Amino acid sequence: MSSPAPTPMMAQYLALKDQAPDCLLFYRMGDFFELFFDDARQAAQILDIALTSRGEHGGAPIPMCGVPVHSAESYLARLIRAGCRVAIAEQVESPEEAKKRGGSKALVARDIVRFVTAGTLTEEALLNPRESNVLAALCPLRDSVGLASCDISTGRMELEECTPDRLGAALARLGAREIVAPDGWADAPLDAVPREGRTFDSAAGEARLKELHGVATLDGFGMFGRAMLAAAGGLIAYLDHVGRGRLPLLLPPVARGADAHMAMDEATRASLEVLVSASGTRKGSLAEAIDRCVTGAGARLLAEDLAAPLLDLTQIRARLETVQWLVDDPLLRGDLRATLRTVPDLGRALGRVVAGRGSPRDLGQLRDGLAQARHLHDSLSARADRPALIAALLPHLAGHGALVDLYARALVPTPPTERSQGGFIAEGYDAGLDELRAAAGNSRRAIAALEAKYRDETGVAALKIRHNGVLGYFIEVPARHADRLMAPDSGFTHRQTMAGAVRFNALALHEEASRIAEAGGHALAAEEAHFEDLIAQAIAAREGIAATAAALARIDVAASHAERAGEGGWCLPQVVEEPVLAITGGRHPVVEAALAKAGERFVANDCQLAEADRLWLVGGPNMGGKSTFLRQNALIVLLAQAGSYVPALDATVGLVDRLFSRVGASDNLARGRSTFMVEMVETAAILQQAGPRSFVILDEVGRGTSTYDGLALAWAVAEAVHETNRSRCLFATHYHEMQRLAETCPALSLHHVRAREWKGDLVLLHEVTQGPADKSYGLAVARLAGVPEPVVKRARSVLDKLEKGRAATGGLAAGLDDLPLFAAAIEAAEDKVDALREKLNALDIDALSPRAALDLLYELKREANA
Ligand SMILES: Nc1ncnc2c1ncn2[C@@H]1O[C@H](COP(=O)(O)OP(=O)(O)OP(=O)(O)O)[C@@H](O)[C@H]1O
Repeated sequence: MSSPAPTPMMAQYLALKDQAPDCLLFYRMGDFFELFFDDARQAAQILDIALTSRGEHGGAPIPMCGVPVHSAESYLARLIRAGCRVAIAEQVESPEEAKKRGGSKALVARDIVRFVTAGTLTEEALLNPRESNVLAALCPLRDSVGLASCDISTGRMELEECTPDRLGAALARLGAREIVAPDGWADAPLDAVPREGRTFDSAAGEARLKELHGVATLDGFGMFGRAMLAAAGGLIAYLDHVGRGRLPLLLPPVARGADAHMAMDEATRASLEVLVSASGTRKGSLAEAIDRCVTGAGARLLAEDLAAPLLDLTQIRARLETVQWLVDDPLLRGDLRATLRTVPDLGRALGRVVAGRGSPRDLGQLRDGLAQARHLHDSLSARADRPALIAALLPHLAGHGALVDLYARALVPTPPTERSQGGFIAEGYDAGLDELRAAAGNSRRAIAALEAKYRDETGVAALKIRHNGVLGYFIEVPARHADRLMAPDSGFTHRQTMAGAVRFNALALHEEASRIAEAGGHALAAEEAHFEDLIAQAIAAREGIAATAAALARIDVAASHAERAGEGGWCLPQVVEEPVLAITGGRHPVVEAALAKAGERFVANDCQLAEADRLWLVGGPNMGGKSTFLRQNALIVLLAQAGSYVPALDATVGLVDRLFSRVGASDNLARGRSTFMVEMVETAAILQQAGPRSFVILDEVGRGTSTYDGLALAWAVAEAVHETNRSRCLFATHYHEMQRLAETCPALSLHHVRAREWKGDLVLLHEVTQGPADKSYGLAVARLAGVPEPVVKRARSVLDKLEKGRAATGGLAAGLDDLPLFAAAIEAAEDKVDALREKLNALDIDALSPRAALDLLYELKREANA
């Protein structure tokens, strides 16, 4: 039996759904967005709302759920957070228009007006004010990958290019909410949204960028390679698609050079908990521990700075000089912060305006933000001692005088979010509008006068003139007085009888009411026209406004660093070219804050690395503070190069080009690799990429496998970092045996975190000192952790036996006495390979008999194994 054809509405729904197969379709029906079929099931579950049904399709009830239009944003936010994409299908004509077009039964036309995806949000309610919202497009081209990224809530756009092995690090830096990539690209990130390959076209990308910014060449913005432009093409095409042809705010693209910033891969960021902590949230992260910004834009810029510390000494010093200026002048800092606190989020207001979702309130925010920027400009210009960075920002803080004046004249002090009711254009801005409002006002007064007149005429003191949405203005009297007005010659016409009251109309009232309605309609239209004009002015000034927003954010970040430095007694780091790291009294900002909450004191520690002593092997008991020490030094480097004061008494930081942080056997089950595999993959990356200007922290690498394998690997890795990579390195290890490396590696020295056993209890001093660790205190830590006493005792007797055995055999590292040095061993292996290669090259294969060839193979194999 064939199932009945779908109803016209279902047919329309299914046609729309076809255009958005990977989205939940929000189908507008009156005051609701309805979802059907699987969309309904999924949304009902995520939103925890009732799943009902409506009609039938293919013989089965159609599952349905709905959300009210007026509160749709909060539902959208939850769906987006749950990883969904949403298509919004609106009614694109009124029911009256539909009737006119197709008769009384005609279906209202609907169309998808927008796609809402994680990377393309502009709504205030859907965005976190302190976090950027990045969309990235990737495009592989020959041996590289083009990367275009933007935050459409503020318009920032960047293009870069990297080798495929650096893509992970670049994406980790960007922290994109959504990634698009050409379909069919085998190496695309797993969570990338596939898009048609032809949209990633470099010529089209270049043409779109030129057209968007009205330029004949992009050279003025920077140098962009083909891969970058192809990615830009894909990005813009995607934005076209989600906005259904209406592009959001896109500022001129900035080219990001591959070497402009300190390189940090994903594992390093995760292990240092730069923007998010191990719990997956901002809580407990470095960003949270240092962020004292008073604006959302400042907090976003601070996060960007931490994600991409600088490599350029001049730029770093310029940032630090500004922070120092504000540290030294707490009064000025207080004033600046007080002003900044009142500045609305200019960038995001602009983003909404350009995306076509601006409200009168957004225009009010632009007005207030730009006016406050001007105010800051004036107070900062008065300071002769201002640092170069502030001087460079000054011009961006002023220069919107005409726009601010215009908005100040045009808008009421607190414009509403909703524009359909009007009331946002100020009095005195448009004489015509004022007249319309006056006319409506006169008529309202006339109606009030009519009320008194009708009371007199009828003698009904309880007579009232009222208004509602259905009847408009009407006269109402209590039912017992209605007869007087019902009389045919009374001049009143009956409109409605209620329980206890009767409603009437009268000619004079009708005339005044019409005047009000007419004047109101014209006034609304006039306000709407002004709104469009005011929006156009903002769009025309978008680049300047965005530059002002960026300048305000930069000042907020500098003031935040100064504030944080003041709170914690932090110091101004000296950043230098030489590969050194000299920290006195260094602390870990997050651990210190956590200890302070518990009323405990953090023990500050020094670190002195230089060319001749560049690798510190740090031993000592578990829980002794090794990881904390390693990380605090990495964080100090990161903070210094991001332009912040650092938690130390004194710090000299030699520029670090790449920062690596690895923790042995950290779990990464989400990626489906065993912990040890992860440890080795990450270690391999360090050995391949770290150089003499890099800083590496290795925390118990090798502990994820058996003791012998682990020791052997840790040993070889430490040697390689010392000999080949020659990076500055802190290496925490449990293996006592590794202390012997100090005999053969001249730039390696031994250190340990101190501990004492006192009356059988372990006292951790958290103090890093020179020299080898004396013992491991593993059992004492176990007791500290609450392992039952009998188990600890038993472990003690096992340990005694093991240690006796070790003394007899020479221990784990017995047999390492004649181990050749790392470099010598590598050389010997290479010599052998070279000799074999020479022999093979010299061969004339055609001249060999099969028998001679076989003999030769045996001989080569023997040599290779020798
Ligand atoms: N410098 C310090 N001052 C005070 N307390 C500290 C210090 N360093 C670490 N701690 C405390 O000791 C705890 C353990 O530190 P950490 O994880 O760095 O030790 P660890 O030696 O790396 O231990 P394991 O070898 O077990 O990984 C921290 O959570 C912190 O509470």
